[in-house]
Amino acid sequence: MSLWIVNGKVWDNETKELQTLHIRIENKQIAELTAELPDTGSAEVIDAQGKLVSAGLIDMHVHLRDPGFEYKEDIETGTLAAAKGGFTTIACMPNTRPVTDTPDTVKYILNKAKDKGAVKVLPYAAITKNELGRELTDFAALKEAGAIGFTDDGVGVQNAQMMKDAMALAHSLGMPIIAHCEDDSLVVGAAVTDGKFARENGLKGIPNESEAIHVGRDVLLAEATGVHYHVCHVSTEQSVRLIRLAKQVGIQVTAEVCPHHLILSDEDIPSLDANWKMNPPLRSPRDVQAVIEGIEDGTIDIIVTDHAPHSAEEKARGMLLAPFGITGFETAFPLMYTKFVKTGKWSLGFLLERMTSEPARVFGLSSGRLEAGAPADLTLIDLVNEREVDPQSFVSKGKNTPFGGWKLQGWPVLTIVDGTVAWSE
Ligand SMILES: NC(=O)N[C@@H](CC(=O)O)C(=O)O
Ligand SMILES: [Zn+2]
Repeated sequence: MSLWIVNGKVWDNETKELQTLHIRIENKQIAELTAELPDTGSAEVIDAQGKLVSAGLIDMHVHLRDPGFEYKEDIETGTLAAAKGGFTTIACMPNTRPVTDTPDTVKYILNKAKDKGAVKVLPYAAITKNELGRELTDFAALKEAGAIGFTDDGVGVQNAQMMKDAMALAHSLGMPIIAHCEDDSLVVGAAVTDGKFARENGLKGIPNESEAIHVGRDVLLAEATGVHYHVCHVSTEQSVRLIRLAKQVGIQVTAEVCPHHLILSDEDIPSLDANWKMNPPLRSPRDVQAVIEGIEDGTIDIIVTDHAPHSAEEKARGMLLAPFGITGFETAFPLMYTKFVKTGKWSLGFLLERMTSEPARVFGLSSGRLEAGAPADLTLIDLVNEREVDPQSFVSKGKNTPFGGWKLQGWPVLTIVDGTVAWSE
């Protein structure tokens, strides 16, 4: 059974323009891209009507909350929200309950994603048992079960020797270490960054060094062990500086940044509303500028959402008591498109690369490219119509976003995974 997507606009990296192309999908793969309007015969046809057709978006940092916190999100709702946001592949974090630290839990996620998931799910496994930082998990068995990398995301690995041992072991298995960088001794009970908002509200702040000190430690450990070391949700100027330096001397480090850290600073926080609380926190305008420069010069490789759904009841506990995290799937592309492409700062191609081919390169995935032979994972995006963000209309169980009411362009309207429609308006 073949499927044609006709009249789509595809970004052409040679001419740096959109070009009308017709795409044939066969056996879950992209079979052909052609500028000539084809004779589609008996094939199924989707008319893109001039919408952007991109390789499916890839999100390498998400929380699906399944198993254990299904009241926040589950694999079914989370993957559908991802599909609605234009994502076709997502990598989920192991801070579940139980923590994803055994082959059984990895297999549970893979099986449920296969049965009920709208998009491709790649599970990470924990570095340490229960993410407690005391004892390494069984990396070889977790890899065998299907884990794609190791991380204690949600918390930093506090002990340097533990991290070094983890890196050496991961390296021996050809696996990456993905690090949530946070030194607990420098944080102690703060909810927002150490800056203007904290001062004005008499709050304790999370200092930039609590993140950067782990980045600095870990690039040295990565150099010593040779592992592929990936830094999660970079938020500070100091981290960008350290990653830039590490790349300059040839250390195998990659990094990610979230839309909220590229768009919002602590000075934008309107009140003690916990929809503005996430970890790492919104930093100063100077840090925002530094992470933008970091992605522009290649220091930071990819954009991820850090989709972190929580219940309304949990977020209603207020800035100090609510859990950290905001939802990301259903706003990420429109936010990035409106703020960076519509304003002329970036080309559309630059943004698409950071959400498709670059994550594929960093993590060795076969998707992320619109070319014959690639998996038929595609996203159709309406670049014209403006819409307002309405959290209550999210497919995700998590409505916790600071972007409610924002008027944005660049809305995904149809998502295809392995040649099958995973989401359509
Ligand atoms: N980012 C967050 O604010 N929260 C994440 C944990 C994490 O990604 O560190 C969560 O699991 O809720
Ligand atoms: Zn994290």
